[in-house]
Amino acid sequence: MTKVAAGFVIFRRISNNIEYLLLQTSYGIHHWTPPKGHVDPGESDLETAYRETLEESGLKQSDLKVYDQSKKTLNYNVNGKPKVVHYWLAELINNEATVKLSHEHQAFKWLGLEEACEIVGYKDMQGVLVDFNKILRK
Ligand SMILES: Nc1ncnc2c1ncn2[C@@H]1O[C@H](COP(=O)(O)OP(=O)(O)OP(=O)(O)OP(=O)(O)OC[C@H]2O[C@@H](n3cnc4c(N)ncnc43)[C@H](O)[C@@H]2O)[C@@H](O)[C@H]1O
Repeated sequence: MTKVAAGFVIFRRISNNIEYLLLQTSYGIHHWTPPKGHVDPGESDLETAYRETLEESGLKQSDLKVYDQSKKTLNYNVNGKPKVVHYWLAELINNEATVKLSHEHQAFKWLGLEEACEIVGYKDMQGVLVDFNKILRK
């Protein structure tokens, strides 16, 4: 059965720069990912994205402005099983908000596009970052 997850690619504006939030897992190969997680039964993808973002980064719905029309979907295999991940672009609009990690992550970084692409590693995730960045440059 396909696993479905959802999350937000969160960015902040610092002066004229755009920085993306990435979290490093405290397990496995310690990969870097935007906040996201598995969709629970009865939950919409968007509800999952808000819940997982709060759990994993401490950032609340009211801290974010979500780009409703920006949804991008990744498809890859984990341990031989298909996984689908939905992402929306979201801006951190509360300058006072701070990132608070859960036990699932050991570090976080706010990075420009180039560094963000480097650290996420996977080509399809890099494509999502590049596409979202284009929306912001329009
Ligand atoms: N190895 C591990 N050891 C112990 N506990 C573990 C574990 N993996 C998961 N868990 C547990 O699962 C929980 C996470 O659950 P959730 O929080 O619900 O799920 P998730 O964000 O989707 O996490 P996950 O890290 O599994 O997903 P990703 O697809 O990024 O990553 C899943 C795999 O896919 C790879 N991957 C990520 N993006 C990819 C892409 N674009 N293409 C191909 N592979 C990719 C990653 O490198 C990773 O290997 C954690 O609390 C932890 O307890």
